Amino acid sequence: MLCPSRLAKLRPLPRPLLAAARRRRGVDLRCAISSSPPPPPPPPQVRLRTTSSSSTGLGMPSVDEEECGDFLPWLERKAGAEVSPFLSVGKSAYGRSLFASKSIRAGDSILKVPFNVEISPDDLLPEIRSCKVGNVAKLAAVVLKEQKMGQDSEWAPYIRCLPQPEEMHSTVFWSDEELEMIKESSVYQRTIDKKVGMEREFSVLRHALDCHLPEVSKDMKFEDFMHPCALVESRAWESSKGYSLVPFADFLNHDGLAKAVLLRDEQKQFSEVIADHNYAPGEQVLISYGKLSNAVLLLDFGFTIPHNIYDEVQIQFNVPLQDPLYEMKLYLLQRHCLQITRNFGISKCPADSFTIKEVRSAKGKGTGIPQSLRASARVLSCISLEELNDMEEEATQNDGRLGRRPLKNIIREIQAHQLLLSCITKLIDQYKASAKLMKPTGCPASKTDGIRRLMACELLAGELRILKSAASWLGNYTTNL
Ligand SMILES: C[S@@+](CC[C@H](N)C(=O)[O-])C[C@H]1O[C@@H](n2cnc3c(N)ncnc32)[C@H](O)[C@@H]1O
Repeated sequence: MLCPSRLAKLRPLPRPLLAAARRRRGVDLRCAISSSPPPPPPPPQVRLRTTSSSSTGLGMPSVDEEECGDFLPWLERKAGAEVSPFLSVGKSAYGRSLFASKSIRAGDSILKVPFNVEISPDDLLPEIRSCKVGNVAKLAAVVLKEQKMGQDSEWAPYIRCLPQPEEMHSTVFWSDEELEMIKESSVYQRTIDKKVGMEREFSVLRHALDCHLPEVSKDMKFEDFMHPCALVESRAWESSKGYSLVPFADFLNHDGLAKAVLLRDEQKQFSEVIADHNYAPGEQVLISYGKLSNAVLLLDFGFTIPHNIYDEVQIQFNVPLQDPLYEMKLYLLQRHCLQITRNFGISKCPADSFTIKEVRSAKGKGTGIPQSLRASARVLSCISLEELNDMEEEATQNDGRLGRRPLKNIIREIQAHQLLLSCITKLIDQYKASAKLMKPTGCPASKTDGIRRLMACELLAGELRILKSAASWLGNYTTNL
């Protein structure tokens, strides 16, 4: 889901729907941007995959006449105002996109979509709106209703332009075999959990639709519900109404390095985007959906970015059941609010997990490895009650936080970090084994197969990079102590 900045930002759900647009505060963003020189282009290693010169270069993209030719005039009629003098809808390798139809300068307001043309759960019957399902399911129910109405829907010109299920790659659409490719990543379990949640919401909603909108629920299968859910997750913004679809703005694709976001002005009742740099006619205009890792992008939006600087890995690190000090360690860790469970070892389950980010310098500080994880390792490395008591006493005498300082016993400090290192090394081996299995053995079976393989590779490569950076830092730390 996307988070707009109030003025608002695109998450497909933190856990992104598009994060809500930012609200305009005292400073006028346009002035702020236009008074400073345009930012430099992103460094090549983190640029988004470019597709064809027509999608990102100067060559004018073909206007998407087939399904969307009538869309913008229809939207402007409905809005009663011009939505954008600068942008046109076209196609790129990222699906539908917005392109500069003339020169754009940093600071230009490139689109303004009034709230009155947003689609929100307010468009549902109160009996369905009050259903005990989440905001995604509620908005999905609106989309489902409009899809069922076909040409009779007042939103038909918009609904027609939305991607079809076969064009979507969020992992909820992946087969079991495809999911196997990413079983090392937390995305695997999160996909399973998400599908279970969707199924639960489907049955609740279905019951309400059967009662109040039987023409919508007639012959409805779970797959019919997954599609609008995935649409909402990958293109709705947080709003005062829960989540809202912002037609036209939701054709903007993501660049993790872009500064432009969707802004929401609750007072003036419109969403707006302000260009963060100059665009030549024909260039694809991109915004940021947020600082999102490939795990989030894949789960919620169905794409990945090569070398995503926001990548991270979730790991679990628990007290082994066979540890003679199991109860005491568990007690201490829980008492000091460190994440810990009663299971052994590491897993990819997001519950009770630690998030590791890239450690940028093997020699510098280990930023990227959470202090809480190192603290847990220190507790786990203790081999006597006395050591544990000393650690707790030290915490009490200082800021109350357990295991946050290096252990006075250097051997034990090394052992603690070696313990962590051995867990991470084990994960690295598992990732490498998975990556080896995925080596392409020839032409992909289909376009979808090729796309998903590439996404799986980019996800695992990113997470492996993070794990390696952590291992390298831990190796250095233990060597240099
Ligand atoms: C908010 S919509 C953007 C419009 C969309 N391309 C369409 O066809 O309607 C988000 C979706 O666009 C695609 N997308 C956005 N940014 C992308 C990127 N950098 N790389 C690949 N796909 C991207 C993904 O399919 C994502 O779920």
